[in-house]
Amino acid sequence: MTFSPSSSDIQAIFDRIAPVYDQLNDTLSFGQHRIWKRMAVKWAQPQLEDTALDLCCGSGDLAFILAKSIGKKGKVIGADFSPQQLEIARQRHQKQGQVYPIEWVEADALNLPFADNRFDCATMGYGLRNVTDISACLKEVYRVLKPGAIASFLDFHRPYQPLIGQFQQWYLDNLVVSTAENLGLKEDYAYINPSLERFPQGKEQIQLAQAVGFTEVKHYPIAFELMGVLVMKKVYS
Ligand SMILES: C/C(=C\Cc1cc(O)c2ccccc2c1O)CCC[C@H](C)CCC[C@H](C)CCCC(C)C
Ligand SMILES: C[S@@+](CC[C@H](N)C(=O)[O-])C[C@H]1O[C@@H](n2cnc3c(N)ncnc32)[C@H](O)[C@@H]1O
Repeated sequence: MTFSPSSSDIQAIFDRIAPVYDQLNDTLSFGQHRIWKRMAVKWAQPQLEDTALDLCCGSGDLAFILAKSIGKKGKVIGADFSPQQLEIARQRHQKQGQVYPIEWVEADALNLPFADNRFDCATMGYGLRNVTDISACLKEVYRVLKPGAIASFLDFHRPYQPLIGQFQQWYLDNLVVSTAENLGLKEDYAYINPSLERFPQGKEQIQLAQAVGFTEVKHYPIAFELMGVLVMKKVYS
């Protein structure tokens, strides 16, 4: 049976796990995911007073990192189609005193409610592997970026080295899923593995980005090649 969850299946997963998502990410990655996210934001090269988009923002981790780089005169939009994830993001923003201007928008990454050429930079953390149409998502991101803007997308992929791939599979099956099972979320976290099976590795991600118009595209494997950052520059309008 082929693995192809619908958009509403995926939205339901992230709605369900929203209350424990941040804590589980910290526990399951020993806090390392914060480093990986900071690397992804750095590669987007946010500047002071930029208008930035964090797509598939979830509970807002990358949006908060972006906001600190762009400052109080900039603007960050965090967009996600999970109402429960956005609720967590809003609560965190309130708890921080809403120091930085971040707007939380419920939106589908495959049909963004933003004008062409709007954003100076964009990030996406662990989102591209979860959308149902990667090319359509890349096309939308290309459309809303200004010429000269950079998008930086962080996600897992199947490592090229078989041993590291076996470690990733073991870690997901034995640590991630069993930890989630204790919280009644076994199926939701078990979804990660098959999502990796259908997700392209770096070389193909580059080709998909070039196919929608990005001309300067690089993919940087990180964390022992367990994941990577796809960095794309929109040169022409
Ligand atoms: C922030 C992280 C994962 C985000 C994430 C992405 C998804 O697609 C999900 C789908 C369904 C449920 C949850 C998620 C989800 O949380 C990375 C940290 C959490 C990871 C689940 C931990 C796994 C990390 C590597 C496989 C192994 C790292 C080992 C290293 C020694 C720390
Ligand atoms: C693994 S979470 C990542 C959250 C956050 N970027 C982070 O790094 O922690 C994936 C997010 O993508 C969102 N998502 C998946 N498909 C989407 C789509 N088509 N449109 C908008 N959001 C989507 C989910 O709701 C979820 O919040």
